[in-house]
Amino acid sequence: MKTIAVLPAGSVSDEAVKRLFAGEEMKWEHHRLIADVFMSTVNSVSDYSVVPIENTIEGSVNLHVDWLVHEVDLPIQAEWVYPSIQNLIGRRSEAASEEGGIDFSKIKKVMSHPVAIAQCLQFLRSRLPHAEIETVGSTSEGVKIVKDNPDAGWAAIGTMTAASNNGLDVLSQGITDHDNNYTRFLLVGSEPFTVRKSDKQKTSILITLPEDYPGALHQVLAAFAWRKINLSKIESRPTKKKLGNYYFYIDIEMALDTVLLPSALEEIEALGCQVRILGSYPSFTYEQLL
Ligand SMILES: O=C(O)C(=O)Cc1ccccc1
Repeated sequence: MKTIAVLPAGSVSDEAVKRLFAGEEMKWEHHRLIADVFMSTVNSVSDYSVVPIENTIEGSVNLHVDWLVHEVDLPIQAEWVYPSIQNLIGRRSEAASEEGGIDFSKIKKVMSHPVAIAQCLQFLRSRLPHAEIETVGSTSEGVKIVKDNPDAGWAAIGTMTAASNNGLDVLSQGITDHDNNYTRFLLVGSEPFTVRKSDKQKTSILITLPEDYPGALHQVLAAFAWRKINLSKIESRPTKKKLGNYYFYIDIEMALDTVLLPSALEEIEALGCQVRILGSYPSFTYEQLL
């Protein structure tokens, strides 16, 4: 049986991976921080790590991209999309207004994962401008802290699952600033993912351009363009070695063994670029997993 390292029970990641492996017997290993999730797979304690990598509202989760790129060498084996529905969770008894609704002014502090906070900024600004905001390792950790601190006037942003796991109330439901809030997750580890098949395959690569080569990025893009290879993402991130030095993270809508892709990568290497392959893997929409 495979072991999967993931953020704590009731986190968005935990809900999301249970959807990917629905119907399968798996061993779950929960960790407080994404760093511990990754290290468990690096140390072969688990077979796969679950990594929330990009969100409709927040864009790339840079901390997680950086772990994937700089700290570990774990190939991507699958990606899938899962909705992040966030809720304000606490105790109704602590935040009740005289009319029986919620008196948000009674909530002194709100805790959550930084990505969840970023997804709900307008809600926080309009309803809870007075509240202290505290970031924690996951949405479910915030909910657990609220549970462990009755009468503190604290609330957390998290999933309905975390609210019911901890016997807390949903004070406000669906509080993200935009609807259609989805998160893209990666499954990383050394073994291929074989549980489901998808007709959509992707390949993720990192490209570092040679220095002092004007137009190098244009040449890289041309190598894909004339072969009609579709890219679904290109993002620059600092190499962390020198200010102003970047690598490009590129998602390609094609499996690595598709005829045209190896020759495009050879052409790019011939330009003097460094190419690192992060993985070639099946991609699942949310609808495919229902
Ligand atoms: O903290 C969680 O629940 C996570 O799984 C990380 C996260 C937070 C917000 C949106 C998607 C994933």
